[in-house]
Amino acid sequence: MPRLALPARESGHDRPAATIAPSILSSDFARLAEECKRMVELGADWLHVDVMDGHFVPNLTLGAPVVAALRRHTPAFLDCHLMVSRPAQWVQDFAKAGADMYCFHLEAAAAAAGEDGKESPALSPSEPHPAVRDLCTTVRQTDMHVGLALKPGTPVDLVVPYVREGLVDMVLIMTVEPGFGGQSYMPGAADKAAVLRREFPDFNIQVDGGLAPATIAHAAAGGANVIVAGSAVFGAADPAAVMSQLRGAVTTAATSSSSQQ
Ligand SMILES: O=C(CO)[C@H](O)[C@H](O)COP(=O)(O)O
Ligand SMILES: [Fe+2]
Repeated sequence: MPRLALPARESGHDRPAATIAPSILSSDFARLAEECKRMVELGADWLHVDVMDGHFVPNLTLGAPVVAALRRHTPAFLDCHLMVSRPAQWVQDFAKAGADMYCFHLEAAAAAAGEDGKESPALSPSEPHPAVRDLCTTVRQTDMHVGLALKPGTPVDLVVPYVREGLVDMVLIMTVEPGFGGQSYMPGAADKAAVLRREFPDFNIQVDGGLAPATIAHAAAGGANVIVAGSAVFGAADPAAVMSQLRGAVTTAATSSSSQQ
């Protein structure tokens, strides 16, 4: 049973509540606990933790020991984004560390299933891949929520079977190529949120990469409700104002779109 609940849909809105998740990738790693506490005090709902293994993406960041250390300093929702080639390998470590969301990449989970010459079917829009389904089930058996992430080039219809079958709690639509903070927002990738939002009004849809006051209106119009922002928040003179702008754009889009239905 997860420690903290996910945002739910409010009356008069077309999606679950706006949730702002600063990415600690852009924080001062030498002062991580302090930076996390500061963000929560300034209005962050979740803390987004980017885990990179130097293989699935060309960058190396942190792992479960850092999440465990952070957990001792904050009760905040730790939203872990696993950019790793073997997501099945780290589930128990992150659960023990106190992660709240284990969001792994669909592409990585399917590719890992085909390693060492094993039979692995192609990803399909009509039914879950057996290895990805098993991984979702394994994560569900821990205290963590299950998230499924998509790179910009992965078609959105490939995640639909997992949402339809209730295997996942959130989909993360990457709006930059995973690997680095501070990149430019890809509107074409964000358009995938609208496809999911039409079919799943109560579902949590996260966007990650290049989100800022200048790009949030587009992502919010598409139906995203969980907003990751690293450089725009940590690099701001007034991070609270930026988080409030991001939240306001999602809430406005959620209200206006529901009033048009
Ligand atoms: O997953 C990520 C990169 O792979 C980060 O969460 C993302 O890039 C956030 O940083 P920014 O808001 O600066 O783009
Ligand atoms: Fe991320």
